[in-house]
Amino acid sequence: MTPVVLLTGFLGSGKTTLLQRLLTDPTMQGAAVLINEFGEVGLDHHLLDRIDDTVVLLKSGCICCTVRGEVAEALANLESLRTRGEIAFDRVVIETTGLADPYPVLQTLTAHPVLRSHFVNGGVLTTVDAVNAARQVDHRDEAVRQIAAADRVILTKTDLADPAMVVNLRNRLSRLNPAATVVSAAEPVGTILGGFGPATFMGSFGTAVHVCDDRCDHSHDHGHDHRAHHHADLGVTSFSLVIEEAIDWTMFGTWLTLLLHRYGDRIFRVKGILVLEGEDRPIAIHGVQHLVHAPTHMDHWPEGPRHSRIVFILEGLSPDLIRRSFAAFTGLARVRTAA
Ligand SMILES: Nc1nc2c(ncn2[C@@H]2O[C@H](COP(=O)(O)OP(=O)(O)OP(=O)(O)O)[C@@H](O)[C@H]2O)c(=O)[nH]1
Repeated sequence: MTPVVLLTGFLGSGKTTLLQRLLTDPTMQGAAVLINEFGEVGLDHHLLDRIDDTVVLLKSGCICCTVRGEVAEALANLESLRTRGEIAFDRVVIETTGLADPYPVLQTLTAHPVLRSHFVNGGVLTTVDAVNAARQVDHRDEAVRQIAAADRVILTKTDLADPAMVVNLRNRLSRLNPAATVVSAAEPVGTILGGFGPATFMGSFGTAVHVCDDRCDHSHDHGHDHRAHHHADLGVTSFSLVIEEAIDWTMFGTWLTLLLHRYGDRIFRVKGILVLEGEDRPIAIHGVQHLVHAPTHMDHWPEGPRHSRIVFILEGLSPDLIRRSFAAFTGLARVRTAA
């Protein structure tokens, strides 16, 4: 039986960053990876160094919408490729979206007639952002459920957080999920993974809880325009900007900082790949609520046209406001929403 490790955690909490590190560990060399993203332009697979047939980007959407379809199909596909000898893997890591409810995924593993004879729950790793988690846990069920499902919590961004806040957060985590061990992301990978596996404790919510079916807007399943993927009753929208001209970094950085300063409460996540004036490599940018992370150079250009793409995940904020603000601030005329 092949273990499936679920890597979950709220938007921007450091899942992809952790995954990148985990994949360097010898125990993870044989791992197949499934990545799911909320937002119609998947970027995470471009941010990973390893790109081969065992890294699968699930179509856009959130895992809670697609779990019974795409995740199951992707796992079954991996299994049949392995049976035919076309690929080899000894475990699977699924990186969920930052808004995913992990329980349906775990349920699929145990209930699916085919998958359950090949795959087994290999444990749930949940990243928790030391800077933003308190607010996320206060306001978002998904954040609480991801923590409740964890076998191990990885505390990220402790280098950016006030130490007193980190102590409070650790106390809160142990109340939310006393069975999970809490490890700092700053620890070596060996420590993060040491002794890791599924606990017998399945979290106080049980496996029968399912957030999504009645609350998702499934218009994207029916070929409607879903350029702004919308979790209707959750009030969360994603959209992206595509910019064809090279961008001036000073102007962009100022705009993003001001935007997150003013609207960070309602901007869960910004991430993008930028084409900057005077730079021959793409730049990855990340923002989480009021926090703007340092930009990083990427090693290679993603496939497709060399345009900047910026994905926003918003709660109760109009994409139009952001689009207009960007166009006004940068003076760039050719800003469009991704199709
Ligand atoms: N300083 C610091 N930055 C971190 C840490 N972990 C992650 N980050 C930064 O946080 C930003 C978001 O990290 P990601 O790994 O993309 O987060 P994610 O959970 O995959 O994001 P989504 O897939 O959008 O939900 C990036 O700029 C990372 O470099 C950490 O421990 N310390």
